[in-house]
Amino acid sequence: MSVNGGDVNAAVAVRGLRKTYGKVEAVKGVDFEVAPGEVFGFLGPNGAGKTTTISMLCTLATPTGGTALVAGHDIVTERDAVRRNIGLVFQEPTLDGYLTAEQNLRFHAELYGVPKDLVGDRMRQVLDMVGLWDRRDGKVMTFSGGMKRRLEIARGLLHSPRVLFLDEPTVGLDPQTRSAIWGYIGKLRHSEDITIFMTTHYMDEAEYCDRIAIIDHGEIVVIDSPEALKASVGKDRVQIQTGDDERAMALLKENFGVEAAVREGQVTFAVPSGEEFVPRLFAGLGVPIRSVSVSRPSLDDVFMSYTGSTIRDAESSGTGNQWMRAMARGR
Ligand SMILES: Nc1ncnc2c1ncn2[C@@H]1O[C@H](COP(=O)(O)OP(=O)(O)OP(=O)(O)O)[C@@H](O)[C@H]1O
Repeated sequence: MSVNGGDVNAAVAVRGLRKTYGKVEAVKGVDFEVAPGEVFGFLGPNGAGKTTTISMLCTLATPTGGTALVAGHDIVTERDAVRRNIGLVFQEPTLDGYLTAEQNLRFHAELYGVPKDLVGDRMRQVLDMVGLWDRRDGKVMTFSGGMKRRLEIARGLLHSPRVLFLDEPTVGLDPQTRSAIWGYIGKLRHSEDITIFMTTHYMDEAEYCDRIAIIDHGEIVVIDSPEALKASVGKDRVQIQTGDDERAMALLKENFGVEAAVREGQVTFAVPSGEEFVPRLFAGLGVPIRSVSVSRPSLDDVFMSYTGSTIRDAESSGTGNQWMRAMARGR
């Protein structure tokens, strides 16, 4: 069934969604659908339009154009229904530091009209899930950044939303806490009947998603599963250490027609089949090679391949290097 061009059975259905701030086109008309139960990620550099999109879907920002249904409800004409059906965890913490973890959750339960006789059990369930049941009487101001984020996730789940929106759920956290948060999200998908929509600019985290949309400059560049995206790059990354990098790069171009660049202190390039290329390389480069490594495409390579720059470069300068652009052209 279709309403306003969106599938009401989808957890999230978006058509031509746009948002401009003055002259800035933050989101330039995006289309996508998220199936019930899916973990769907928006992957893109800072400023790509991720927060703007998620804000519109959560009814916190009004679209300039297009439509979207969340849990079957229109984000503009049925805002209250959308809000009742979603949980939010945003980058900026919105917990009350003077209240305990439990008080924060009780306040939220009241706001969302969770029946009083259900609150206790549900609270235990969500606090257990994020490992904070024992700390429920602690004031939130005494919690670490990671504990606060975990509590925010518990709060986002308290009213049993159909869709949980997480905007950069692990930003600013140490690697151990980041991996713990992903552990909780992993548990969630098994224990709750829920769809998860999240944004991230961490490649490794995007791997946890069933599907990801790569977003750059307000546009979706590609949507697929991490595996399919990596397979679509079709090129392996080869890194070599040589006695003369400049000469090696010149000879790679001259002898093999391969564009290379120095990355992480090594001459780096992409070829369709690394294992087959390496013996030819040793035989024909003409510069001593001290070490060589071949790796399958990562999501980093996927991002580069579709946008022409690494996420990190996109965040700092907005332009990619020669090798990255060559990879993009090769598509
Ligand atoms: N309230 C606003 N007023 C003006 N411009 C805005 C506003 N919010 C976002 N923008 C602009 O819209 C573009 C997209 O920003 P957005 O925050 O959606 O990106 P993002 O991908 O979420 O990045 P980040 O991870 O840094 O939040 C940026 O150019 C940003 O400067």
